[in-house]
Amino acid sequence: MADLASRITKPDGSAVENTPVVEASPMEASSDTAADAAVSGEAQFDSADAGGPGLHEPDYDVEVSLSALQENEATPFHSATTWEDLNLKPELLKGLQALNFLKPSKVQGKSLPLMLSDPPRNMLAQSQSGTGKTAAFVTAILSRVDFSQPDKPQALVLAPSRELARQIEGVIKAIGRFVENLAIAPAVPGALAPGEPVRMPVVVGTPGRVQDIIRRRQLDVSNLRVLVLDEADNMLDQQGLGDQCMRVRTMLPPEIQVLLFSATFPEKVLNYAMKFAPNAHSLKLQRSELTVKGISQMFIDCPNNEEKYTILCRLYGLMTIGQSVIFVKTRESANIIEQRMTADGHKVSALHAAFEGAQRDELLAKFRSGENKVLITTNVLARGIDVSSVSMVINYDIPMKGRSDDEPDHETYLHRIGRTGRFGRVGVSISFVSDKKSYQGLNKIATHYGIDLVKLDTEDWDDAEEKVKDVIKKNRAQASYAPSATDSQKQAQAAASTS
Ligand SMILES: Nc1ncnc2c1ncn2[C@@H]1O[C@H](COP(=O)(O)OP(=O)(O)OP(=O)(O)O)[C@@H](O)[C@H]1O
Repeated sequence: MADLASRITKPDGSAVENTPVVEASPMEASSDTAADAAVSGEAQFDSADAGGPGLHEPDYDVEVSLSALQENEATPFHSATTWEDLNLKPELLKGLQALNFLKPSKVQGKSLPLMLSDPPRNMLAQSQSGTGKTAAFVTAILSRVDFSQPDKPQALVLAPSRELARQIEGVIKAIGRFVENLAIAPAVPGALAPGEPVRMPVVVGTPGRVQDIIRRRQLDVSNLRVLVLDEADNMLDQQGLGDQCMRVRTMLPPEIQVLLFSATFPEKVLNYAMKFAPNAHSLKLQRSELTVKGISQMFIDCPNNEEKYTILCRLYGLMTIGQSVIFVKTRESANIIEQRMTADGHKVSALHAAFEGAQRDELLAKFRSGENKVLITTNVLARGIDVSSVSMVINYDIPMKGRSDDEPDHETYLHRIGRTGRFGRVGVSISFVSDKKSYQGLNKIATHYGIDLVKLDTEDWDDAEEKVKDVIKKNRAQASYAPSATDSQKQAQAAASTS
């Protein structure tokens, strides 16, 4: 096995020394996993690569960077086509313009013509985190639905968490704001009146709740023509939400167009995905293309568990320059860290699947608005959540999977760090290792993706702080180049608070 040190470089490119590790600490308890979600019936999900196109240059020019990225064919933000080339309805073009989406990204430019071709064909689309997959499938849905029949449900989107479903609802409202008769049913626990028929043209929800409303005949599926699975690899993973999604699928018209989207499609899910969406057009990425260039991936070697907490608190000042997400393994540790940090005078909040729905909506709304800057969470928020001012992600616990949590969870690592570095922005991820298991886990993840992790030396705290601050400041400076993101976040927030 390759050694972590072989994957670790200093920012100047030189190698760093390997560091000693201590023995594994005892396992922790209840995590928010897809399996939890399936059992409860409620979806709970919840390199220092300086090679980016100018993103890491000291004299970084924020104003030109997004358009420069979109000009550069090598980036996922470039598209050979314009929105106008895609033959979209005028009201959708207006919606995209209003969001200041000047040009399609690569996944948008490539997937839309395929999704809109006639006769409709299934699609599997993979693209890095934060590259605009949501707008791609939302634009396809809004193109396909016949809004002159507004009381017939025609499109169904499934997402693994209530937060992601609400966010997608917000994006549909934002892109579709000029569409007459636009209405969306949020099929998440607590959002729909019990027993009341769902008569909106678009339905967005979590698989458990959607299965429920179909079984209770609240949702008439006979006119559904498009089914989207966001985070499809997670949704089709048979150890998690796969069963629920398959049950929903069997209740839908057999000829429905199926669209599968994710940043990751591991081999073991891919075959199953192709059966779920037969004869699909497919846009795939190589493993080496999966990491987002703008995210500086770092790690800290913590002597033990208690030091992890001390180091976390030392990072608090940096966390609050922008916004930060701290990922931990279990709900219990999220609660404990929140309580300890609060007692130590830091303003943080915890969000996980043990909270009740309305409280989850409120906590995320406060984070989106910037009222809360530091969020401690579990894998429930690892996927899809889009808050462009998140400049730092901390993997307090390295994501693991397998029967006894002994294998690193490569996909979850990628999705977690992808909460920063949205649509060409820069961001930092810092992973904590504190024992043999976490050290080896991170090592395997780095090898898997070919990541050059930068080690932050806590012996020289000023230097470590400078390295992180450098990136975060750039993220803050980029706020001006993604006004659209702010808009769609406000929409998402509005969606969550109105229904
Ligand atoms: N064409 C565009 N021009 C400018 N901004 C865009 C464009 N398309 C999407 N965005 C913005 O990019 C951000 C990321 O988009 P989105 O959430 O769809 O990414 P994603 O690929 O679904 O990410 P993830 O894999 O994390 O789910 C959003 O804030 C969105 O508003």
